[in-house]
Amino acid sequence: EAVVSVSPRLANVSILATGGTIAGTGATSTTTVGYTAATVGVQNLIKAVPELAKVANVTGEQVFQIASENMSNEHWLVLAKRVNVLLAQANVDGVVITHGTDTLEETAYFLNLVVKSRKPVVLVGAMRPSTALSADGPINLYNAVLLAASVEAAGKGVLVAMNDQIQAARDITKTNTSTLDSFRTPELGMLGYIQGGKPFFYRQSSRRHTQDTEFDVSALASLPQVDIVYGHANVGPAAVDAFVAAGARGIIHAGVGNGSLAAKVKPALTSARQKGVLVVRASRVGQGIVARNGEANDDELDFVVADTLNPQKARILLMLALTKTDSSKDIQRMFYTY
Ligand SMILES: NC(=O)CC[C@H](N)C(=O)O
Repeated sequence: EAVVSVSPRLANVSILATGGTIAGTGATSTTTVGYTAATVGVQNLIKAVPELAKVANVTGEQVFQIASENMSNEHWLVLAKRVNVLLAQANVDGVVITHGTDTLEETAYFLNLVVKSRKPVVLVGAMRPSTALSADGPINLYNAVLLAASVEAAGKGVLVAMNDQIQAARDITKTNTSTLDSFRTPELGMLGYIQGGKPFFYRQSSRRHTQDTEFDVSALASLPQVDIVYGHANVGPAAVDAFVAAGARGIIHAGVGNGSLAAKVKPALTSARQKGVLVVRASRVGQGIVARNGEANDDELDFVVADTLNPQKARILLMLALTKTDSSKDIQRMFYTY
């Protein structure tokens, strides 16, 4: 009979696999573009890193097997509910989620708002497929597991472990289509490093997260429709009008500069708001606060500003906000809280 030896000193970490390049395979070892994402199963991801057994007792679960450009609100609800169930168990100390990098920051921020636990939740991906020379998936997975197994990571909100760095779900963004250092927090700074098998933290977000939010997805089967309108020279009202006609309950305006509204777009957004659609002014710039009553009179228009959230994260907060309230005042409070 096989004797399974499990060290009692090691933390129990559940790895939830969702696909992405970390589970991708290419035709040759030099294939770093044009590979197929989401082909390797979670047990093989774990087998590829035997060193995991030294830092945690890991178990794997294949939740989805998708490229993350196909991540949907429904996937998020399934994932969040599973994470909450696992973290409520006394025999689970932390969760690692393997994920495609394209929308990793969005899933991370969604979970940051709806996971009800202080236990570590760490998202991880890879920029190179598992078959590539110097694939980054194995070391990233190792770092993510040791981070999720650490006491230091508890209570810090949902974290991302990529490229030997620890970053916060709210503030991290993918900044490069293909390089290994793509994940960055340019304006507010990363939280720390993982080195020599240990996490080193230097800062943390002051914004509320996880068990300290007012959001609860346990009874939700869907989320309100919120769409993003992109700002640019020569922009017209067609996108705003189309989203309103398609039933949007909220629109994120990814405006130029400090969230500026083009003269041709402003009437469309004003009329959307009059029809009850929540309008949030964000910026396509990627860094900085969108000033309330700056480039537009938000008080008069009854608009909300996104603070420093990028448009794709503003969409997530607005969807969750709309599950609680229709009040623009209350929603503005949430944008300054989370
Ligand atoms: N590096 C990646 O993970 C990108 C692969 C794929 N587009 C995804 O996001 O899942």
